[in-house]
Amino acid sequence: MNVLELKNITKKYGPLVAVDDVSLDVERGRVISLLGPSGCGKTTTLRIIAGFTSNDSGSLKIGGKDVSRLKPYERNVGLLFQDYALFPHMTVAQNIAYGLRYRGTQASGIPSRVDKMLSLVQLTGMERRYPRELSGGQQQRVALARALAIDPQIVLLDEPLSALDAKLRLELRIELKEILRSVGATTIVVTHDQEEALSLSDEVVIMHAGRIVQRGSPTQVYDTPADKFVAQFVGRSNWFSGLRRGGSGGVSSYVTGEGLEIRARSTPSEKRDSADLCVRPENIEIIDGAAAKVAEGADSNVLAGVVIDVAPLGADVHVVIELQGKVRLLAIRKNFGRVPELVSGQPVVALFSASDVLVF
Ligand SMILES: Nc1ncnc2c1ncn2[C@@H]1O[C@H](COP(=O)(O)OP(=O)(O)OP(=O)(O)O)[C@@H](O)[C@H]1O
Repeated sequence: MNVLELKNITKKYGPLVAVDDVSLDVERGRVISLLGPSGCGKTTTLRIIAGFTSNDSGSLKIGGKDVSRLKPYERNVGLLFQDYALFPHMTVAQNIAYGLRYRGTQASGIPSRVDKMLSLVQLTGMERRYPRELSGGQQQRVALARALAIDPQIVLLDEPLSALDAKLRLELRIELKEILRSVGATTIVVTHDQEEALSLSDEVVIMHAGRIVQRGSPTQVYDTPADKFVAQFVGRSNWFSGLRRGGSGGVSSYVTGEGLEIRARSTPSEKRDSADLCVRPENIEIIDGAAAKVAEGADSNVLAGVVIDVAPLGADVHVVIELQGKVRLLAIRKNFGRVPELVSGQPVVALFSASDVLVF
């Protein structure tokens, strides 16, 4: 059953179309992220669902009921919004109980519900503290407890972890995921952080200029992006522009303006002579040029180059190589600790399969 149904939602600010004909159904218990560049309409969509912003057209149902005319507090929605901070003059317990009181929950039932929420976010014993007596991570957990306390039909999270430092953010991300799964909360998350969106969610909705351009599992949007925009936006990528020169056995051959030949297995949906070609950095293998005896099969790309930069980033090593003195490629290899280190100026060969080249 769909807990949330958006149909043809549009919101304009003067001539600007902030949300453009967005339709979105969300099943019970799913965690969905809205992802896209700044200004693409993510927050406006979330605010329309919450009831803070009214839509110009389209319909909005929560739990099968049209809620367009209901106030935010009448919508049975749990909110963790940036501009909806904890109440500083209330204790942790009072903050968590706030929504329950507001909704007329029987007073006798409130303490046990608050205890349950405190235990869920692992803050038992802190009920009498004030927000200023808590760390940033603890404050976010109280805010989550407050959002979940009312047993909402849908939970809306706006940049839930953005105020935290990188390490805490990662820890709390895992905790947040576990909590949302354990209570089976149907959730919509807006975040700028791609990794956060991809790791938290069952599905990702990619928005561009007010519209939904792709919806799919994190793996789908990364491995089979619907268009060039999604391919460029999600993850890192290297790009070539080429003219099709023929091909055989399901492999097309393209020649770039720099004279590089790139082979690709997939073909653009419309038959065109020119195409944009994308290869992900982790699919590029780098081999020491001096030692390279690479057999160039019809199914592979073997391109000679020179290392320009090597950045060891802990688990991964980012290597930039230059091909033909013009085109730069980023390759990401795992740091296994035993591969010989690459150095700037070293001649190398970049190797990637034709089936790893996306064609647009
Ligand atoms: N109250 C408002 N008045 C006028 N324009 C607005 C208003 N709110 C949002 N907009 C505009 O609508 C567009 C979508 O904004 P929105 O905040 O939804 O984008 P976003 O994808 O959440 O961006 P960000 O990632 O930067 O938060 C933007 O161009 C923004 O400037």
